[in-house]
Amino acid sequence: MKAAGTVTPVAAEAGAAPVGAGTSGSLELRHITVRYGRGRSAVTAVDDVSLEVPAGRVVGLVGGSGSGKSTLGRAAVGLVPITAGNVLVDGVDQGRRPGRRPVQLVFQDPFASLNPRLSVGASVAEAVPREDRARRAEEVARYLDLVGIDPGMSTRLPHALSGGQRQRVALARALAARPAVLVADEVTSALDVSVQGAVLNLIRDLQRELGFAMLFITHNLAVVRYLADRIAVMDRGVLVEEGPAGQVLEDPEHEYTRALLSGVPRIGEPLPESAGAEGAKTAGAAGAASGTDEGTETGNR
Ligand SMILES: Nc1ncnc2c1ncn2[C@@H]1O[C@H](COP(=O)(O)OP(=O)(O)OP(=O)(O)O)[C@@H](O)[C@H]1O
Repeated sequence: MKAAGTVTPVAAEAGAAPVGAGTSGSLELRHITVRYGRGRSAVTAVDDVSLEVPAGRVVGLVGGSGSGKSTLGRAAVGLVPITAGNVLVDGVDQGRRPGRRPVQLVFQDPFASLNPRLSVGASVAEAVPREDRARRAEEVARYLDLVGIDPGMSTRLPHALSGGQRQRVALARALAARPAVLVADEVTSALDVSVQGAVLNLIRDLQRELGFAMLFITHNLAVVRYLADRIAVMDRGVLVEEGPAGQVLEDPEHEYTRALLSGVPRIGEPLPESAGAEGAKTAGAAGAASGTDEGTETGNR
């Protein structure tokens, strides 16, 4: 049995290229604006946001519901057209049109990342870069193993897995593409509280082991406290604050950040559900999950 969140040192296996080799990169979002719709019904979801995720670092992106976090993440990945601004990966401009980028997104709902008709193994295999296709089966097994899924489960369809297992497979698929940067959008929100901590631990351990840069989107401040080196705060499409995690959490500059942290809603404006007590619960779950046996959830160890 393997402890939850333990990263198998597959990189050290004889003859195998290190998993994640060449995956560390930086993401720079420059003056990004994203508008949905046209004319009077147009919504400016992201308004002139500049944000950097340095190589090997985790930036937590927080903010209330509708503040534009997901839109910014999707813009980074190339899933929504950018109205203005530039996305740079390792200094290379990715252009404004949607399309494939060296940035992978893991969604809140793992079903959104996985084709329901494709087996787990086929889903991961699809993401393996062309140059590694000859060793595809081996790559699939390595990445599944890395996220704590028995490669023997690779013939199963997503619906035959638990929510936590599906999210692990979605993560394996994202990592198998060897992205320079990973964007994780509310990856634990759809999971049962009992497995949220284990998945967070896994993500944290993988990030430390493989060193990829990550934009971690969440409305849960306790989660960013646990994972992020830096924290960026969005309110109504605008980036209101960005800085080292400790500083933003302990000594926030912006009134909105202070409101998020205190859990006190501003007049006429609801706060994200988990800024207060629920956030602390999740942090507890994350902490409690370290080193615990996750065999029941993964069903394979
Ligand atoms: N496809 C879309 N078409 C039109 N408007 C959209 C679309 N997606 C998002 N929006 C709007 O853009 C704004 C930002 O939404 P977005 O989902 O990016 O925020 P969020 O901070 O991720 O919110 P949540 O935490 O609730 O997911 C909201 O006003 C939302 O209604």
